[in-house]
Amino acid sequence: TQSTRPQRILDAVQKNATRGDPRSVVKAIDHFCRNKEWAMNVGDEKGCILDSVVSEVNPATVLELGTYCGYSTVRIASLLPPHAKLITLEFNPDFAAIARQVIAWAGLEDKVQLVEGASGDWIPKMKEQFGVKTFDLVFLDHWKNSYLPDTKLMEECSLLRKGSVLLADNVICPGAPDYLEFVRSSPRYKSQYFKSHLEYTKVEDGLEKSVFLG
Ligand SMILES: O=C(NC/C=C/[C@H]1O[C@@H](n2cnc(C(F)(F)F)c2)[C@H](O)[C@@H]1O)c1cc([N+](=O)[O-])cc(O)c1O
Ligand SMILES: [Mg+2]
Repeated sequence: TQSTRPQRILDAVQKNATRGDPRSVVKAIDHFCRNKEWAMNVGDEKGCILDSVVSEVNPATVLELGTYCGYSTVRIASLLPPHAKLITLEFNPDFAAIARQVIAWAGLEDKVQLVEGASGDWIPKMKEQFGVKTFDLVFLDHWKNSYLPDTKLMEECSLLRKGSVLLADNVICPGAPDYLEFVRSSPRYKSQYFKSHLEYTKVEDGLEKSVFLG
């Protein structure tokens, strides 16, 4: 039977990475996507920017929108302090099944809660279901036209507090123009663009870091 790209990414991890070693999992996926098959992971160049923002924020609670194969989930979770929690939302059950195995291979199951479903359903339930008060950091890397509505929904559900950091992938390529316009023009956000390149290519892309001002 024909395998899927996420399945081939998991195979590359299980063949080339060391169990319990998150950095080797990240390295194995980057090597596969640079040399065998491109895939929409945040990648190593933007991943370093992601790492620096995570380290700076040192979050106790993180929400990731868009798990895919778990590449950025592993990057983020490997940098969290001992009792910190990362909730990652994934809509596609096949991607979720692969991501669970990638996260397990990295030995990060205890830090990560992978939730399957739609953001519109789950964001309003975060407090009651997971005992989350607010998120210190949100990484947006799901459908680009969902970035803005989901940000507004997180505000409405009081999931953001003064100082919460939103970090959005792909604000140039494929682009999230309505989101970018919103966070850059709203008086309730302080936004900053980190110029980089689309994963594994020379095409321009970047991350937008936006601090919620309350
Ligand atoms: O389309 C891109 N990403 C879309 C990513 C989408 C991923 O987010 C999940 N999701 C959907 N809703 C939720 C939630 F959370 F709401 F439940 C989670 C989808 O099932 C998918 O796994 C993309 C495309 C390119 N590219 O170069 O084309 C490069 C990139 O870095 C990209 O991220
Ligand atoms: Mg992306």
